[in-house]
Amino acid sequence: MTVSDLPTTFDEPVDLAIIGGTGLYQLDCLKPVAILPPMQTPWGTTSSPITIAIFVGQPNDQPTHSSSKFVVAFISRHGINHEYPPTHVPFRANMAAIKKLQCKAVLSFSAVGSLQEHIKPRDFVLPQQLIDRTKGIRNSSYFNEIGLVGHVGFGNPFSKKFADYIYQFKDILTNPESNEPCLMHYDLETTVVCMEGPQFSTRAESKMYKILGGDIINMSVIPEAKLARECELPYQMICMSTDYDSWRDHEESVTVDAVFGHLANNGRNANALASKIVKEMANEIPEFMLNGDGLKGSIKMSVATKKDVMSEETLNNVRFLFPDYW
Ligand SMILES: CSC[C@H]1O[C@H](OP(=O)(O)O)[C@H](O)[C@@H]1O
Ligand SMILES: Nc1ncnc2[nH]cnc12
Repeated sequence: MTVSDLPTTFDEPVDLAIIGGTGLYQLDCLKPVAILPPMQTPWGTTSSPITIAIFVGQPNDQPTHSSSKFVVAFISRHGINHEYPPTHVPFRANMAAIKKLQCKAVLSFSAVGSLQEHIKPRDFVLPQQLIDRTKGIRNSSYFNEIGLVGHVGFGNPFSKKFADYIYQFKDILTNPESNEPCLMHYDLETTVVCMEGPQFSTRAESKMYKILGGDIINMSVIPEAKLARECELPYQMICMSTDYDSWRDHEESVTVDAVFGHLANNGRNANALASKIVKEMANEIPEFMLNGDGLKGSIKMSVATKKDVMSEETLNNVRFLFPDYW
């Protein structure tokens, strides 16, 4: 069966959503069972078709009986041909589609620049904090309009339980072309800066982000992390370092060539890591996915607007995300 022969609908709940970023447009450990056309949502259409897949593993993996039931949805953040620049990614549509498919968590991949010497290109990072340096021109909320007001907690923007889960597989990363091992960096202070782009930072900005406490920088964690929180979904980004941004005075500042130079190795490691994660989840769904990581019910409490004054359209929109709350 070719990909084009696959069904275009899928009616069962999905377990995990994976968002692929720059250089990561598919995962080899997953066998597609359906390709949903770009999904229309009240917030526009998703950036890519959604591949519904089951775990098949990599050549050395032993399939387990239960693995066949673990279902993953894969979305390509910038589109399958990288059409959407960071500012124009339909982030709200992407996350709404993930919610509609009843995913229990979101695993997101991103290519990032490093703001710290010890985070080398090809290292992976699990940030736990972020600094928003986007310009307020992205739609970053489902609950920010006249007639629908909500304020969600965002003090801890990532899922620590999810990061702990991923970190157990840190030794899977390899760097065959070099003697330098690829490391996975993770602690509670590790901070990603999100800039607007599409141009990279100036040297002065890059140095400022270091002073502010940034460890890595990208253009996509905002509003993705905010929207996952508004959908009550545990969210963790796996950041894959590609360059030293522009703060090293005696080095060339970041260029897209530098970024692309490391994408192949990062893509291989992303595949190996995702394969481990999905295989382990398929054997036993982790507790944070079953219990919602403390987020269940948070949105009902966070929306201040009374149901009686919500318009029909607003009610339809919020019910797209939360059919049971209003
Ligand atoms: C091509 S380098 C800049 C680009 O790479 C990252 O994309 P993603 O997060 O989707 O992997 C970064 O956020 C920028 O959008
Ligand atoms: N230096 C950088 N700045 C912003 N986004 C990036 N993605 C990869 N490298 C980056």
